[in-house]
Amino acid sequence: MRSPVSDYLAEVLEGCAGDTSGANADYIPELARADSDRFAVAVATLTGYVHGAGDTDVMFTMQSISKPFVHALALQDRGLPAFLDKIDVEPSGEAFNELSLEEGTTRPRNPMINAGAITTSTLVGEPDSTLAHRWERILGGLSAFAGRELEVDEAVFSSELETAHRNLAIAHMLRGYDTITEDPEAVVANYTRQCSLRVTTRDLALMAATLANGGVQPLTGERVVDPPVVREVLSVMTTCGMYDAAGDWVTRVGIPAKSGVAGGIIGALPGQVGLAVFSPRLDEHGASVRGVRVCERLSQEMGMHLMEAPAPARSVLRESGVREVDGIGTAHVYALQGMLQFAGVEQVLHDLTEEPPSTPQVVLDLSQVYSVNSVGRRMLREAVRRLGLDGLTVHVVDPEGMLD
Ligand SMILES: NC(=O)CC[C@H](N)C(=O)O
Repeated sequence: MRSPVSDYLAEVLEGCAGDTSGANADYIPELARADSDRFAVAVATLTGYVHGAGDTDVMFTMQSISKPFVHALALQDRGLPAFLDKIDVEPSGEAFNELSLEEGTTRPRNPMINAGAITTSTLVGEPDSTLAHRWERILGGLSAFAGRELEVDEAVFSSELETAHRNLAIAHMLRGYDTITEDPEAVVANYTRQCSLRVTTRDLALMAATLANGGVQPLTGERVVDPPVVREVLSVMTTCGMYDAAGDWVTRVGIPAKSGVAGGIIGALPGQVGLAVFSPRLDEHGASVRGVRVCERLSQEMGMHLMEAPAPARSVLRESGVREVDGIGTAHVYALQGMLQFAGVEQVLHDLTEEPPSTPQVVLDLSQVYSVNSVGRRMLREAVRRLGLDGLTVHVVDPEGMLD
């Protein structure tokens, strides 16, 4: 069978191809020269399979899509409190290249706007690392997210550095407030280098999938960053990733995302997929016009909006009743199923409180449970303990060690 997913993606591209509004970024001469008609979409699963349509293997530069990944590396290397000392996590509602700091402090408003991202690039590695080492860490870290060695597009890098007046102004402002302590020009060079890393739409989908997968690269199996780092990064992408269009994006698309001025956009849907689109013409917020359209369609048609919660799980209580159990005798059997989180386990605990087991022997059968989160586990353990205090004998059937 031919997978319908890639055919569907081709259909989405075709449907959005006609929109030729917007324009290539022109403040970076090399980007102005890029082929505006390129168009690609890729969806990477958490098992590492990439569905794609269009120019999925054409190279372009990451630009601001590098920001969430460098943010992740900085959090991994320094921890959240040290990071928050330097950079806030509030949406700025401003353009990405605004020369601004949070009112009354010396912190950039978030790590997705340039002021925050330039500062973030100085938080990668050890506090006393040289800028050269920081760059090695950025290159190695972003390559680990992609699952292959990335390279800098030297033409874009020098073109952008020659015209980086605004980013230099931002860096000098940051240096003036001691938010960064290194040479502002060298810091901007590192930041510009990270923006100039060459990727394909396919690479970006896999990088996004690494975030969707809790920090483990789906193809290489490497743990690139820890789950709490991913949670922080995806939260900031949700609120700040699309700059001054973030609110519009969250309501219409509802996928943690990041745009770049070369025309790429990534989206990471936790626990499901990583996606990426590429089309160089940009809207007034610096996001790809057709890229935004594709994301809107995917979100709507593939039910990917974060706030579109799955239908309430069927009861996690598969069976509750008294019967003969081998080796135990007459017992009240509670058989649970599926995925156990707060709401599901609460139902079971509620039943146990309202209608206590009708025999002194109780069997809690978890053999059909395939996952339990930490609150679900704690609640169930506590239930077992309390049933014991009530004088009941509880036999837990837990072949997969869900309660361990
Ligand atoms: N939004 C972007 O992609 C901006 C990135 C670009 N390198 C800049 O700093 O201006």
